[in-house]
Amino acid sequence: MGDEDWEAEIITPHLSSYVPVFEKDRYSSGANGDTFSKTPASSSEMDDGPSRRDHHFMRSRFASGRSLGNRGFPSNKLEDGDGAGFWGESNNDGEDNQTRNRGFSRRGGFQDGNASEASSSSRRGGKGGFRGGRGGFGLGSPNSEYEQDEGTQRTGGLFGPRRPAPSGPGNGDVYPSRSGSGRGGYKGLNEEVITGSGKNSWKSGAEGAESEDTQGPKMTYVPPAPPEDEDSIFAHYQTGINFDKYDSILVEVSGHDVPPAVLTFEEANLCQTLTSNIAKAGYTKLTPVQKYSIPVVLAGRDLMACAQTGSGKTAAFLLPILANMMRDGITASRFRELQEPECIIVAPTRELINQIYLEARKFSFGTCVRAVVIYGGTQFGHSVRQIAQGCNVLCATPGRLMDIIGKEKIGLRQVRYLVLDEADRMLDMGFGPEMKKLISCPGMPSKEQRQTLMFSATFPEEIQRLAGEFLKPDYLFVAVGQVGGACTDVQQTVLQVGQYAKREKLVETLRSTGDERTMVFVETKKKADFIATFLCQEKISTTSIHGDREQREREQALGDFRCGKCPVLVATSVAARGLDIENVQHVINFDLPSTIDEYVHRIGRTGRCGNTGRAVSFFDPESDRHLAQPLVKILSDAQQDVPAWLEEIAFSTYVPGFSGGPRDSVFASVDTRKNYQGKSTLNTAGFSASQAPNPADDESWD
Ligand SMILES: Nc1ncnc2c1ncn2[C@@H]1O[C@H](COP(=O)(O)OP(=O)(O)OP(=O)(O)O)[C@@H](O)[C@H]1O
Repeated sequence: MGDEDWEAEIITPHLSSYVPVFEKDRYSSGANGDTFSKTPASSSEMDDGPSRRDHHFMRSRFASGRSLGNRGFPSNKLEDGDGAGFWGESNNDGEDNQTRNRGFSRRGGFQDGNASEASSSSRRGGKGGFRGGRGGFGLGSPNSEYEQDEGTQRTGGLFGPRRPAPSGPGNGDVYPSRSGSGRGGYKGLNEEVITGSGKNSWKSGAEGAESEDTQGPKMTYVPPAPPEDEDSIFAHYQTGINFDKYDSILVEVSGHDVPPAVLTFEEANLCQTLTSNIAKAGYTKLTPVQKYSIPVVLAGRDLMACAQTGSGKTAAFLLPILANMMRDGITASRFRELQEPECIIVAPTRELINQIYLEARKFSFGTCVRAVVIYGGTQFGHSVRQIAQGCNVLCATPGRLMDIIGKEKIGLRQVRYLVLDEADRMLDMGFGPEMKKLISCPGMPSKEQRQTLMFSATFPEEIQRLAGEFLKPDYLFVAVGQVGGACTDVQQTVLQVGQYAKREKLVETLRSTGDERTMVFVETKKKADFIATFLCQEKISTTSIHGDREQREREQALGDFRCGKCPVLVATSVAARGLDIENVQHVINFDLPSTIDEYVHRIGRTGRCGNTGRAVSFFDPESDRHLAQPLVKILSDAQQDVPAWLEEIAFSTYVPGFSGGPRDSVFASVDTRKNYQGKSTLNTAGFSASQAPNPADDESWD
């Protein structure tokens, strides 16, 4: 199908599950809402209430927030004023600048308009011969997908001005967002009507505090409360056939006075309620990162931990923190306007922090510890009310956290634990400044007086160095397997597919996988909309998640994907990290990410907790050459087939010493304090340190 055919295609949409439920009700004649009985209404119908809002959503699917009548589906690129061609992939969309740190010359190899199908010749990866350059890991290239997530990113100071949040999924330049007016008039699902000036009684009016409450669109979305029944709280999925293989993964713990690992939950000696909750959650055996991290946290040490995706890092910090809190006789916090949490957990995306909160709620069930979650895109007053009811563990995205601190709804004096999940992301240029502000906020205990814990599957050396500012000098570094390595339970395939052949290949791939739950990653928010629409037109039930969708839509999309209603989720990098969704069997990188670390996180949405999964990546030689070396390395290390053509590209773009360093420049494979003279133990779970290879020898990690 040529691009010029798109316009005709969308006039008779088959938007099945891609359209929010309430919208389908409005437009569908069929009982299941799958069949549209009329074409989208004219813009005049969109002036008020849900229709305006919903059509804005609809329109943005097709015309990026501009008039459908005038633009519809442009032939070759979106004319949305930002100059970003769509299929042309100019990539200079300022709203979605997942900047590609190329730094490599582009040399040939691109077969315009034709799929240069994967060469069938491939070899089994062994020890990869390449020492690839890091494809640019984020320093200097903040991913605005996250930035969009929270209004404060890289804008002003703690109390500085904030960029208004986008008004809707499109560019929002035609229909001002309802929420921006503060006038209300429409009560949507889970939303509250805003009245008057939008000044609410909870507002502290803290001087200089400018947040989404005072600047830019007002967020009115109140997320539905999660189910309270025990079955829902402890719902979990099964560990996979490879769960026991975790035991053979090499673990390195470096630093002084390393506490011995615990091999069982009993040995960890967590309190009784916690132990009972662990059992109800279906955990019978510790994963390696848990075996080594739990005693470190219980011993009061700071920690930087790196373990492969889906291997249980969340419980590795939650369980010992909760155990410590119980041990220290924490008292239930009562209703108060100013709460003083003992623990703050931050994560880069709303969906991830919500997931962490649900885990915290699960493990603290039946205790006096109260966990609360707050995140952007939701009504600020709702966050305030949640906190006021009592808050021991505060789970927050950075923007909302800084807002709530600015409004003096939480005090930091009691903070004993600060957790940065996806820590490399939290410390890079996108969130690093916010995190620095957080630790220098009035009242925040110094690093000597709090425990700081950092977790991720990837930890570039540069970020490790930055992390030093947050951690006590004697922090411990736990590395499970290869730092930055891909999960070995994911079968990885890389196909050479030119830009213009990707859609066809995508449909072919999805048709061959049937109803398998699949995440499709694309590079830009607009493209996520286009691809989701395209797949719906191909009658593949699809939804999408990205930073330009309203929070309600994001949560609905995730819900539809989780429950299987939409087995395909098209996502930008906003969904790359941390999300733990049952039964995701398949990840497709329609576009490869700009960095190899991002690739590792994306494919880690499958193959979790010992389950197996598959990842297929479309490699476009025109735009992805910079990833050839690190990809070869990642594939080799995970004992995956390495296509011969990819090796050739990697050879042709090989830059000795790229990214600086005689050794592997793809991975920050060790604790950067390698010049450290103290003890270091390398262990496999269940074996003594003396049986393990020499930890100082980086080559032993290959
Ligand atoms: N010891 C255990 N036994 C059984 N299941 C576990 C155990 N530890 C964790 N899990 C489950 O494994 C899944 C993955 O855990 P989690 O989300 O913490 O992984 P992660 O290492 O943080 O991944 P990512 O790097 O993608 O953020 C979750 O569903 C979690 O409940």
